[in-house]
Amino acid sequence: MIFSIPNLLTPEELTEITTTLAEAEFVDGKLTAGWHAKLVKNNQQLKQGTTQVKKLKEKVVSALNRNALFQTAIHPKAIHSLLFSRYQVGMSYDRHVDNAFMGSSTIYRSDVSFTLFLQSSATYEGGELIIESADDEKAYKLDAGAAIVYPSTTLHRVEKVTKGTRLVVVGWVQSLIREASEREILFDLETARRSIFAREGKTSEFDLLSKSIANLLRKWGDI
Ligand SMILES: O=C(O)CCC(=O)C(=O)O
Ligand SMILES: [Fe+2]
Repeated sequence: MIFSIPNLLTPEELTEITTTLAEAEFVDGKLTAGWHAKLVKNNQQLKQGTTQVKKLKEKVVSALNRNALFQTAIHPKAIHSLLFSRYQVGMSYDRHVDNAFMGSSTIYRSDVSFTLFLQSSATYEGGELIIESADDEKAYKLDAGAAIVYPSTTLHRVEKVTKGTRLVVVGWVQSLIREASEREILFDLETARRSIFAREGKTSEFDLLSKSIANLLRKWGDI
């Protein structure tokens, strides 16, 4: 399931992050790419390791943690490996799949990828995130503060920026439910359960759906 989250960040958070980034030091994006992604990754990313960067990452993680859609659809176990990426004119990230395992002292699995857009789409040209499916591909370029969330299993790319600057946060999630198809079933059941509850309260159908959801979480949960 691919979905977008409009207004993941508040306007104040967005301003705070972009103001900090305007002054910050960026380095070559190849530093964090796997050996084959290095061949196609041509962008810049915020230098890691400072307390300032840690604070920025915490802001993004807490925005994801308070977002009901993200929580219900993804069941995050760990939100990890966040990068602040910048693409200037001529930069792109060609077709690749994300590494399955990330991190050094702690190893995380990437089940879900996300891109949080920090720049209004009107301020730059190109820079669409293209996600491939079996017989099609789709382009995503969202408003500032919005995020696109997609399975890490896909081939995807970022088109060359031809004008202006593309600024995004990318990150990955290890989910408590590792299969995308199982996450989708749970999301649909949860949506149905909530709408039954809103309409009719705690009926016996609601109880049966609650039982099924809890038992599927036990069955599929990877804790
Ligand atoms: O910038 C994006 O939208 C995605 C970048 C990407 O694919 C990656 O960092 O692995
Ligand atoms: Fe990627």
